[in-house]
Amino acid sequence: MTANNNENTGSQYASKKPKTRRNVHPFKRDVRAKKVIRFNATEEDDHALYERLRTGNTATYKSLKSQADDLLKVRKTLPVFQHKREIMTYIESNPVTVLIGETGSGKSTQIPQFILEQLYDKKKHGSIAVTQPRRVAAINLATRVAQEHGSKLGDQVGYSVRFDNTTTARTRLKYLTDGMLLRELMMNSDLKEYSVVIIDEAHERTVLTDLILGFLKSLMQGTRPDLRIVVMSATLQAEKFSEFFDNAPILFVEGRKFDVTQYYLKAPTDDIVDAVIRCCMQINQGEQLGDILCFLPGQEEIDKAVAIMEKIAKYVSEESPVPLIVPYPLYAALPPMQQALVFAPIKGFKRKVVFSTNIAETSVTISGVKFIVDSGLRKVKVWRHQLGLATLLTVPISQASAMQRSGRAGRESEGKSFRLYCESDYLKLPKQSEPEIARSDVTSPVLMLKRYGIDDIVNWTWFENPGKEAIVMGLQELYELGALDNRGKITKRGEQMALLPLQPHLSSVLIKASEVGCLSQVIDIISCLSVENLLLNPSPEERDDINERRLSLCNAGKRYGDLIMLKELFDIYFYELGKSQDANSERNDWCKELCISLRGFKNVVRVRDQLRVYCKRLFSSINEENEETRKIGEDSDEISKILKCFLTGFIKNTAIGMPDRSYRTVSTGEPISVHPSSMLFLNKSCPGIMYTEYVFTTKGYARNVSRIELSWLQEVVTNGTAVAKQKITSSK
Ligand SMILES: Nc1ncnc2c1ncn2[C@@H]1O[C@H](COP(=O)(O)OP(=O)(O)OP(=O)(O)O)[C@@H](O)[C@H]1O
Repeated sequence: MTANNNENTGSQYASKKPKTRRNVHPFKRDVRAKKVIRFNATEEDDHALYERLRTGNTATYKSLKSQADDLLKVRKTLPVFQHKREIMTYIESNPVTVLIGETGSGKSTQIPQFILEQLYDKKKHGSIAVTQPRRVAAINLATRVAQEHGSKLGDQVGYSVRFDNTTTARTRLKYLTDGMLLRELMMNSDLKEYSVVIIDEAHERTVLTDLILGFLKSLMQGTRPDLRIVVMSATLQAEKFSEFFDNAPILFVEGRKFDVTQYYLKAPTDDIVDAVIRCCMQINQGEQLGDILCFLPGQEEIDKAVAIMEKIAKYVSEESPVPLIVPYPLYAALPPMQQALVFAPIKGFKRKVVFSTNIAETSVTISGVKFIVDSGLRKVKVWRHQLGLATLLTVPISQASAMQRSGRAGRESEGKSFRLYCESDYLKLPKQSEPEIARSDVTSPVLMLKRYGIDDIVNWTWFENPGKEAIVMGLQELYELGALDNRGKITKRGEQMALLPLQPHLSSVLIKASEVGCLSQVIDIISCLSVENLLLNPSPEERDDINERRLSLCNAGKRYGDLIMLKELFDIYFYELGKSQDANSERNDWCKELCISLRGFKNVVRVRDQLRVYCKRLFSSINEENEETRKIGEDSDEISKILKCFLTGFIKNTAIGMPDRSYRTVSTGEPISVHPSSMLFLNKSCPGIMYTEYVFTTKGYARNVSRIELSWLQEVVTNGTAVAKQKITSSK
């Protein structure tokens, strides 16, 4: 790249200009009963929405309306808007419609509004659910659509994601994660509230999206033949969706507003963080003002890139007259407030650089982004059925993902996308990512199906059957957790587990805690576990000091490990520091000293509040003990009781101490090491350990580790006890 403002002529990248847009798309009409409709004629604008906005919310009518009026001008230019009437005719006259649109054509923001408008016009009851695979997208879309609609977020338009719900009784258009829709299905099996369900980004093929498709099909064949369904996808492989829904018509909306020019590396790179940073610096020096969105595989690479960028950005802008780079991280584990920062516009002679995982890949518009830097990599969790373990791997993305990533630029003006791989490698990528269900643990989906009353799981209307082996492993796991009885019927415990917003293992821990009387303490620990990166990684220079400080505060944690340490830290944060007049600044200083995320702890408190509400609803009582009894002390009986609750959910995640002080897992006898981030890393005297997470890098590591006594393994009452007993005896 050169310092030339708009043209990229440097030697490192090969440019690939988009071809002139064609009106006829190579998508072929299928002669078997399916209809493929291509749109290319522009239609007159429809003023119905405009009229309705005039009679809408009057509280802050003026400002909301004038903003909506301005946005209406933008909306009218979107390809989807121009074909509104035809699209609506299809949606109205077919139970299921499959709609494909290029990224940025306006699917996610416009189609739901068209349907809403029609519900109002025809005075129909019911609401619209729009599912998203990711919470960031649900929040981003609902916020934007509320503005376009001219209403406050939570009025007619709102969102519902885990632990955060802005919808009210007035909400008619609800953006929600697919997990939340499944939860609603569990509570109200007919989805009575909705007259239309839109499955957005169906091509992502997450386990939950696939499950929803199966549920919707069985609902339509059963109690809800009136339900209208729209399946929206950004890729051309819509045949499968159409076939699944009895050859539903496929609509194809052609075009997007702005072009994105692709650039490829001429030779591959092996240090991806370094390559991303270099590319950003070159954009900063050679391109017009505009923000950059970089895709990196995971949090580790993102934190590293942000740290490097923070160090060099100031220095570079002092040296030469280029915009000051302001780096932001974006990944799922960040607290929502920090994620929201990414979407706020930046003022002055500055360039925002967002380093993101694939959570910003679909349905998300970050206003101001003109440049994409794509590492071509993503992290995936691969479930190993035989071992019952998940491994996190870094793998190349698919062509569809690369297109989605590029599509994040060119949403408000023309954009450029820098792919940090060669074009020849791009051509070798798979067209689509494999469906997640093919490599996932299906324990949670199987529990949902059982809760829904499905007996024959193997032959259910799966959109993609995960295979008999995976299903049997899921059933076995649920039996061991006590969620199913020996005839495969869901138990009362299983019913409760399905209603809690947690993985089955953690749900079973919570239920056990409610039975033995330590629910408050266990809720606090689970809330800490539900927030990723609560304890930040100190820099190598600070590591020893910080570990020393943490250890000095957590007497019980020192002996019993990370779960108990989390509770001790929570008690200090919540009870002790919360009392002072100046609680906020005290908490802030305390978190800094211990390298703990203050935002993370705020999030823990929110999750805890929600979990307490769920628990109050599910278990007739949650002990309203006084504060002192909710705090954890050093009473070993109390601590054992808490850890045994965790053992009911994680009996498979246990390992036994060997004479040479190594550990071998109870389930397979494989060696496993305590992760260096654990309180028990240096403690070599545990008879056994339990861990809530397994990671495999150069070898297998246990994270969130607790000390256990071997006798506990035999004590813990689940259907899996026999298995555990046998293994312990044989390994002794
Ligand atoms: N939060 C936002 N801020 C600014 N503009 C936005 C925002 N959300 C949407 N837009 C505008 O609306 C356009 C259409 O967005 P929409 O999400 O509906 O597209 P889409 O067809 O669903 O694409 P994709 O599947 O790639 O997200 C964007 O290209 C952008 O111009």
